[in-house]
Amino acid sequence: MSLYSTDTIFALASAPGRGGVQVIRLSGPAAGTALPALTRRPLPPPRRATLARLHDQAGEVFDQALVLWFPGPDSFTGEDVAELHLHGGRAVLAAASEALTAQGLRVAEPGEFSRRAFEAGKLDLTEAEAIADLVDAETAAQRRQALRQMEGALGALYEGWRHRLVRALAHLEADIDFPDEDLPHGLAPAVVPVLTGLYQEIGVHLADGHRGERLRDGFSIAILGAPNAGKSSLLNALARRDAAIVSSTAGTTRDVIEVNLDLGGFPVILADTAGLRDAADEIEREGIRRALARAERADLKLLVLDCSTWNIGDMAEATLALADGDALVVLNKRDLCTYVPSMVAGRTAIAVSAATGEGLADLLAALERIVGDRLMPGAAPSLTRARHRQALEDCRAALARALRADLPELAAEDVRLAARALGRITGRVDVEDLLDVIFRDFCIGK
Ligand SMILES: Nc1nc2c(ncn2[C@@H]2O[C@H](COP(=O)(O)OP(=O)(O)OP(=O)(O)O)[C@@H](O)[C@H]2O)c(=O)[nH]1
Ligand SMILES: [K+]
Ligand SMILES: [Mg+2]
Repeated sequence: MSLYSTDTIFALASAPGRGGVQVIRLSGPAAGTALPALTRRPLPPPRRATLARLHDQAGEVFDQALVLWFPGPDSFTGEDVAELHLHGGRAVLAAASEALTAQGLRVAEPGEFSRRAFEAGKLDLTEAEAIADLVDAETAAQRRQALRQMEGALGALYEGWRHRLVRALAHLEADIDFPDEDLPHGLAPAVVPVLTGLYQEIGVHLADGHRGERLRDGFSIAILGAPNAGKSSLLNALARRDAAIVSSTAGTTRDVIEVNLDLGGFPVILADTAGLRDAADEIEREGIRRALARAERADLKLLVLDCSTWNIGDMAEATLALADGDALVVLNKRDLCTYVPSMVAGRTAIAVSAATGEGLADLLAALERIVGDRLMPGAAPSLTRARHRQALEDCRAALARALRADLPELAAEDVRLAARALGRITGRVDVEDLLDVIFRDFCIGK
């Protein structure tokens, strides 16, 4: 049972502020009386936009609006739902809100509409999470991933796996109840390939380089290098705005400065950091500590060298010491150098000038290629949250235990745990404790 099922809730479904049209959504048993009370007319035909004058408690008309009526269970929440498409001004919204409150409706909690939809079985949890992701999507690739998940691709994958486990469990239980004395102890032969197959499939799904999670959260790139290499200048040039202070004083940047970029539809968080050197100043040393910490957790390091000093040992040393598989060398200040090498420390170097813009298109193209390779969704839907990853790891651990078990009773218990771990992702089993956490991150009106 829903905690709220007797309440009728309402909320602004559109963004707050002034606008041409604002939508207020109502859901719950009183929606079907609240709407006629506002319009002073019978309910309109279901799912048909109808123009109506809206009245407050005192009978004063406060707006002329489009109203829609979605009787349950064929509505978003499964309950009776109504929508008011109002003129989007503060006074109109305030009047509507007062009129609804006066009728005993209450303002919805964040995510409460989606939670009701989940509790009515209209959505599984992955679909509900995808609604939040779709609303938050800032790039095309994020939007596509969210839509695919919202349409049920991810939930269907996990439910398919869970059904296979439930069937295997039925086999195991039949064996326990009606043992075949001729068979050796251990798992029924029909069950082993199902468990090993799933163990492997889930392993492949998990080893996706965190594609879906990165696509959702943004791919993180850290700009690193010696003081005055032009890191902040490069950040500003790539972001096309003055996000970071640039000056000829070495040690200008201390805090990590982030900008969001859309690289070919993929979301990137680009971070400028303090120049790396043996600093005497305490604040600068803290800045360098933060730079190195950011380097550690970045998905890609952009190692920026000044093209006139790239081969002077201690200028480049600290920077190149950070080079690993995930690093790209950039030689900046191309405009000041007559010669720029194409390789540095065995890596291809991209020559740019943050000042003139030369080479930035090449750098952006290289970044787009790297980010695209790392985030491009595969044929199967990607898992998008640490929550999914944890449950899949639990499932896999339980499968491994089941395969090692030497009594069918023990194997059955682990298969049951494995199926339950999958069920937690879609919300098919005991998830009450999870719901608050998941729906809390939604905004009001969803
Ligand atoms: N000619 C030329 N000057 C540049 C270029 N990029 C940066 N500069 C100059 O180099 C100096 C240092 O630039 P910043 O962007 O502050 O360098 P930084 O690496 O962020 O320096 P710190 O924050 O101190 O570590 C400034 O005077 C910039 O104007 C470039 O491509 N060409
Ligand atoms: K500087
Ligand atoms: Mg700087």
